[in-house]
Amino acid sequence: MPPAWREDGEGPQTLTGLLPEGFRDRLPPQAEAAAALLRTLLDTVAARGYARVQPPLVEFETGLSGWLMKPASTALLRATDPASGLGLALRPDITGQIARIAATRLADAPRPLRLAYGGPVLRAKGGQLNPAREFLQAGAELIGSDSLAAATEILTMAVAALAAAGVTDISVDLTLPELVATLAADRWPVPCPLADLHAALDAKDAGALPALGATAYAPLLAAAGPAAQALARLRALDLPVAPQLDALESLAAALPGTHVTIDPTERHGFEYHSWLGFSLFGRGPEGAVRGEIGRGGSYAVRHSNGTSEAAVGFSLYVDALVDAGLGITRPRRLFLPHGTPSTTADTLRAQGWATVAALSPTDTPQGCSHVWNGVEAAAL
Ligand SMILES: N[C@@H](Cc1c[nH]c[nH+]1)C(=O)O
Repeated sequence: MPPAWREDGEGPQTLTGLLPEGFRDRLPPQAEAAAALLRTLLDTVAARGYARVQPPLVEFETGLSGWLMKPASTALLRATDPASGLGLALRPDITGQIARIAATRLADAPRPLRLAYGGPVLRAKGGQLNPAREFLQAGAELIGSDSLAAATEILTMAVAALAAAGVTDISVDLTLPELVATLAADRWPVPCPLADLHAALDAKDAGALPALGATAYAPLLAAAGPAAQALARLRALDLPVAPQLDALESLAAALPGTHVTIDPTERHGFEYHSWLGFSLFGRGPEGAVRGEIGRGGSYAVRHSNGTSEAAVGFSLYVDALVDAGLGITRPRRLFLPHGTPSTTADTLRAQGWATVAALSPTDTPQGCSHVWNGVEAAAL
């Protein structure tokens, strides 16, 4: 490897292996696990008619969230385009880009439009629990409807994709991202700014509600829990969202074998979502997947003619699955001793073997599961 040279020609730079905080290399076998899991998740959605699109990693900021009816709040990692001098942003989420595609290049495509995607997203800041700033996102968006049928298709597909990836003990937390704003606008007006009420509820801080003049909201915090119990408590409050509660009940019923909870005021990560939001959790071979594996819900796509279009979708976070030990397979690699004819190697690869050819007579079969003995593949 040639050394890296300083631009002033003074000699090699000091090289370190350091990466910026929140970024990492994936090595074998985790890098292969990530690729395999992405394939499995996208195969599940492809099997249900979702066609893959591939938006760019970088675009103008407006293209990243301007096509969603409500703004997303994620801090953006930015760059300047040396070619044009214009400001660029790295995508923090692919859903906004799908909204752009649906509203522009595929505006005339028949609805409902079913699109799938997989690729990295980047954030300016890591989270408190997880400092990572780069994530591999895989997802699906159904554009043209946010009906119960559409939401059921999306949510059951997300759960099926996780099951196909080997996730066990899958659980779903359902939320109504617009509930608090709906109630504040009508049934339970508050003297404080809506943002303060949201902050108290997001922090599950019932103690802060009296000072905000918002004690009416305390039962919503207390209602959170397993779906049947939460629905009973919410229905007892006689809220003006009976159809949404019925929809949550149907969604829970569409997921037999999945633990479903309802947290009616949860809005964290659901800034652009409308009537429905959901978070997904589960376990891998190395224990519970840390934090959420994925998230989704309903939202609206903005069109340039001023109209909007309902949509529903989900994104899954492949790194969370890899970190929980999913997708790892023991490599089946066949060592070919020095001098093995290349035609033999071709035949073995055609039979499905990954081959590792010795470069010299002293090479050893490191990293291989089998050795070619001239007749057959012998297990190591
Ligand atoms: N992209 C959102 C989830 C989502 C997909 N579609 C709708 N919502 C997220 O990662 O939080």
